[in-house]
Formats: sequence, structure tokens, C-alpha cells
Amino acid sequence: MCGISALLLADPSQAAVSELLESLGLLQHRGQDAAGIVTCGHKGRLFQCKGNGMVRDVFTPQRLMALTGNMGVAHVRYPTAGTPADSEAQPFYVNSPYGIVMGHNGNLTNDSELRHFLDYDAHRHINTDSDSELLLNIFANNLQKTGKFRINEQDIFTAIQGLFRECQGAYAATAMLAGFGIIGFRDPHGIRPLVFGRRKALKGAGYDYMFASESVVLDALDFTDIEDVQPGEVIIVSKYAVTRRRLVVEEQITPCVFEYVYFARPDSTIDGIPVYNARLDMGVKLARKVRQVMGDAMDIDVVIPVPDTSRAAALQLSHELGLPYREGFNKNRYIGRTFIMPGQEMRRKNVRRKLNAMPTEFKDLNVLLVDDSIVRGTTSQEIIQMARDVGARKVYFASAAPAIRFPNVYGIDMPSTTELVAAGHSDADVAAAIGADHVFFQDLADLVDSCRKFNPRIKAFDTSVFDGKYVTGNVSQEYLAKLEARRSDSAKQKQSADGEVIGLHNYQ
Ligand SMILES: O=P(O)(O)OC[C@H]1O[C@H](OP(=O)(O)OP(=O)(O)O)[C@H](O)[C@@H]1O
Ligand SMILES: NC(=O)CC[C@H](N)C(=O)O
Ligand SMILES: [Mg+2]
Repeated sequence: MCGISALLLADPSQAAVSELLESLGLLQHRGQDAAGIVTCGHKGRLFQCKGNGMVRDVFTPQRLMALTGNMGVAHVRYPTAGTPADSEAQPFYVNSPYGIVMGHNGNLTNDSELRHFLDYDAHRHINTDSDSELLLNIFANNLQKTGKFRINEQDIFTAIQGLFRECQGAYAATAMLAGFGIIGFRDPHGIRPLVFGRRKALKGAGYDYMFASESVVLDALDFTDIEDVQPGEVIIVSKYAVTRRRLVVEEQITPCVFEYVYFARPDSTIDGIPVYNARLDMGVKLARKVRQVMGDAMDIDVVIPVPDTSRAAALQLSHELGLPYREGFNKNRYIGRTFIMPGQEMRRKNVRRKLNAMPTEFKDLNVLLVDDSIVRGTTSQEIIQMARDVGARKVYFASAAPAIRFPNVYGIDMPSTTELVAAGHSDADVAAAIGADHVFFQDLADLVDSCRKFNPRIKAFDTSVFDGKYVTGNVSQEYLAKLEARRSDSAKQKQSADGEVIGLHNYQ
């Protein structure tokens, strides 16, 4: 679940880099492994800084000073394909044709075919294992076909129309053509989010334009007229004009429901659905489920959230049940999100370092812990033990999302069924595995309702991690087996032990 942005300032004498950097700070929760910015300055020259690490580590003041120009593209990475090598940090660049830069959020499900095509038919050198490098080269190959000295908007639409046909899976992308402008597009199913906005130029006439994964970026940077890029739509912002076209209109668009459960910041609105309000409503529906299951045997004394993401749902759940809400776990604000950390050992250790149980809130009480989701069970298992260690009597656990039983192939790193604590298991098995007295899962229909109620025009979501139905329709058992073999924790460990690491040679 990476974060992407792109910015074009009206005044050519202004530098885009500081706001691109801010955009990455606001999107850090979507990717903690790598970060990058590429800007375009005088004479169409491109300036790049990218590499592995958090935003605060990758960009030193000296590196930022070198990123000149009034437009650029930025990215924070949470890998779902390829390797963790520095060279797979984004944005990616290809010099021909015209000098193109691209940042990608999502995951391509036909990467093997694309790689073969680019090698055997298009004769393009792909240097890394990243699927995003493939997406960029498909775009470049389609643009190349125009054979023109200089291209126009129509050529870009034609190239992306081809890309929509050729690339399967999930992709929201921001791109930049050297000296020309910035581009945003979203796959026809609209699985990953992308928003677009403008503001009156801070200096001089005209407007500044920006794309970002989440609306919180545009809010914070004072952009107005914020709207979603539509699924299958391409928006091109050049020095002279904004040109947009919806090239593919699917019968049904299906945004990823997990954005609302976990990924997005609560103060973002995605596809007309305010994330915070959807989470509050998930709490209401989950409370009903708890009441329905427990009936008169309800013996919960207190509701406690597992910080951070579950807070909204837990608060509303406690209201609905008329139970006290207490912050029993204190969170170290300097430790990032654990679920998107690479490697199980690192994730497990960090839960303990990040969250600390306060004995006064647990001692001799029956507690209901609420989290947004249970994926590998790392957090819930640790946290339940911590609650017991400080004296909780009974520990119930409620999840605002249904049980996750299927891998994700659209940009969330859940590649392996064997790592999912609920895969192939009943709810009671999950309770036993995480050490809870009982576990309550949201019903899928309720989760969907919690989101749909804010935008009924969306009829369905990508809910594949809950029901195994992949909205792009082409995800075979073979592909899933390949994904597991390549990207499970054990496969990644093996690769890093024997694998070759492609570094970045222009990074200092
Ligand atoms: O079952 P698991 O594999 O542990 O995954 C689920 C947990 O991971 C996430 O928290 P995370 O710490 O990543 O982020 P948060 O601080 O935003 O809640 C999520 O909110 C759950 O707490
Ligand atoms: N989470 C994402 O969006 C990942 C983007 C891309 N597939 C990568 O691994 O870099
Ligand atoms: Mg959490």
C-alpha cells in the first residue's frame, strides 16, 4: 500500500520539492520501507533522490536542495512485489521516449507476462524485479509507438488506453514527462485511491495542481476542489492546460475495502466515503454483533482499543453497548505501523515495544479489546498476553473487519495463506490461537454497509481477503501459488540470504 503524489506549480521559479516532501510525511503510514522524489527543472532536467528508509532518513537537507524545479513526483514504498532492494525504491525513471518518471501504488497480477513481452517483443531492459518498473515501461513502449518528435495529450491517452488493456491488477499512478507536465491515472476497477486538486498559485497567476493517494495531503497543503480521479480516468496537467478523459468505464467499480478498515488515515475521504465516519459505523455494527452473540451473558466491564487504527471503531462500539471506553494501552508514538514492517520477528518485537498495558485499566476486569483487523494475529496474540499479565480476568477480542482468510494480490503484502491466522480455521480456532476467551468478527455485509452508506453509488468493493473473490477476475490458483512461493516470510528470508541485491549507484 504505497503512497504517491505529484505536484505542478504554476510559477516556474518556485520549487516543488518542499511540498512533495510534506506530502510524503503525510503518506508515511502507507509505506515505511523506501521513499523517493524526482523533480523536473530547467531545460527539462530531472533530479532524483530515493532509497530505502523512512522519509526523515532518506531526505537530508543537502539532498533536498539538489531537487530543483516546479514539478515532481513522489513515493513512499511498502513492497508487494520484487525485492526490498534500494533500486526498487520509487519513482522509477526511463529515458526513452521523452524522459518519463512514475510512482505506482498497487500490484500487477500479470507481471510475468508483461516481463516476457517487454523483453522478447518490446526489447526493453528491465533492471529490477519490481512490477512498477514494468508498468512504467509498458507506458513508455506505448508512447514510443507514436514515433513523434514531440507528443500531445491525445498520444498520452492512447498510450494509457493500451496500458489499461495490457496491465492487470491494481494501479493508481502518478507520472511526469520531462518538460511537459504531470499525469495521474487509476486502474479501471479503482482498487487503489488517487485524488486530484488545485489551488490558486501562491505567487503569480494561475493554479497549482496536485495528485495524492489521500485527500489529507491536499487538505493540509491548502488545495481546494479536491476530487477522486475516477477509475479508468487519466488526468494530464501540462504547463498550459488540464486535460482529462475517462478511458474505461467498468460496469462496477470496486475500491479496496481495506483502505477504510486500516490503510487510510481517518481524516481522508476516499471515493466520497469519509474514512473516520466509516470506522465509527463499523464500531456500531460490531457492537450489535457482540450483543447478539453474548445476549444476557454479557459480562464485559470495559472496552479498550488497540491503538492506533481501531480507536474510532472501539469508541463507537463502547457507546453503542453503554460500556466505559478506556485507553488501556499506551502507544510509543515514535514507532511506526507494525503490520507493514518486513519480517515476522520484527513485527512481533515491535508490538511489545510499541504498546504498553497500564495495570489499573485491566486488573480484575473482563475486558473487550477492539482492533480494526486480525491478519497474522501478531498484534492480538501479544496484546492479549499483555492484558493477562497485568491482571485482566477475561479477555474478549473484537475485530472491526471480518476474518481474513485469503491472500491479497492488489497492493497489500498478505501473499501467503499459511501466514493468515484465520485461513482455513473457524472463529473458535482463531480465539484459541490468539489466546482470547472469545473472538467477535464483523460480518462482511456489515462492513460493506458501513462504507456504502456514505456513497451508495458504489455497489461493491474489493473484499477478496475476506471472501477470496478477486475483482479483476483473472487470479488463478497458479498465480497464488507463485505469489506464496516468492513472497511468504520464509521465501523472503531465503532470498535475502542467497539473493543478489541491486543497489542504487547515484545515491549518496
Ligand atoms: O494481526 P496482525 O498481523 O498483527 O495485523 C493487524 C494489526 O496490524 C495493524 O496495526 P499497526 O500496528 O500496523 O498500525 P496502527 O498503529 O495504525 O494500528 C492493525 O491495525 C492491527 O492492529
Ligand atoms: N504497496 C504497493 O503499492 C507496492 C507497489 C509495488 N508493487 C512495489 O512493490 O513497489
Ligand atoms: Mg493496529
